[in-house]
Amino acid sequence: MSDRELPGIVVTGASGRMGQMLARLLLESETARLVGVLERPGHDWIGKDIGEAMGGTAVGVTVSGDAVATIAQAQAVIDFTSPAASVAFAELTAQARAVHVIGTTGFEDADLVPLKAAARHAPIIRAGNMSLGVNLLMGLTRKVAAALGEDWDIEVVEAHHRHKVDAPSGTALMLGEAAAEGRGASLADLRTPAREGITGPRETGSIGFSAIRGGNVVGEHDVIFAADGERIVLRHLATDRAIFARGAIRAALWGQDKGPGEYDMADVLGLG
Ligand SMILES: NC(=O)c1ccc[n+]([C@@H]2O[C@H](COP(=O)([O-])OP(=O)(O)OC[C@H]3O[C@@H](n4cnc5c(N)ncnc54)[C@H](O)[C@@H]3O)[C@@H](O)[C@H]2O)c1
Ligand SMILES: O=C(O)C1=N[C@H](C(=O)O)CCC1
Repeated sequence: MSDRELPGIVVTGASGRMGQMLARLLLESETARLVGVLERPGHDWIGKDIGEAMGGTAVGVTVSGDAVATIAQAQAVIDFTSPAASVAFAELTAQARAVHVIGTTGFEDADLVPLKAAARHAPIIRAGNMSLGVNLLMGLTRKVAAALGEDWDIEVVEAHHRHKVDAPSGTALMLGEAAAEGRGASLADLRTPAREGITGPRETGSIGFSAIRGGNVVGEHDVIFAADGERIVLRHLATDRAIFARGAIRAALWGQDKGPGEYDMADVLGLG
């Protein structure tokens, strides 16, 4: 396949931690090509070559603030930005009939309505964690939760870098949802609100969350099953953001022959 025939990918949030990782991997990729990079209007990278903006040599792809024109060239958009930006990109990506891979976390329920509407026109693949390890851990969490009774308390503990703006993390919520499914319920019914002050004793059968923020931690998640006298801890440690970026690129390629609809990484990885 010549370079011109490889699926063309647009990366949003080009100057961000994930945006830069994605741009670097796509510039080296033999299965996809970087055709555009977006930043928010007014950002000082706009108009610069992405290679030079990242501190290297020019690569011939200019950072743009024009989402409509840039997304029009894409077969897929990989998007790790903010909930508001991802909702706006979903509409534009659907208009271009391109695959939208959304790694952004922190969505409110109301944000999911326009995403569902966009997915009627083109595929949207969304996951709070695009790594193989976490998506496998979800299956394990579901199984362990199903095997243990309510006398085993479930807590999800996560740690991330000091810049992260949402809590609990998207991954923690995915793992909590998997645990709830194992118990034949939905997380909305079992989730304990953040604890502070005189909380009273733990409610039987509930699922709790704790978030640590500090330093440059890439992402750590423990699912703790605690009973009287024993504890099981399922743990995932991310030490390199490339695991998320590789998962997102894999999703963008997987989505090329898929019809409109909402998908997740379990679909991409065949874990469903
Ligand atoms: N699903 C996963 O596997 C996974 C992995 C890592 C991070 N994340 C999530 O991805 C998101 C981004 O994380 P990050 O660490 O890269 O954050 P970051 O703050 O480093 O980067 C976000 C970038 O998006 C840009 N942006 C914001 N609005 C924009 C707009 N309208 N148009 C274009 N660009 C815009 C910002 O300027 C910034 O450069 C977060 O929600 C995070 O939780 C998900
Ligand atoms: O760095 C982040 O932000 C991460 N966000 C995702 C989450 O919220 O779970 C995935 C891990 C890294």
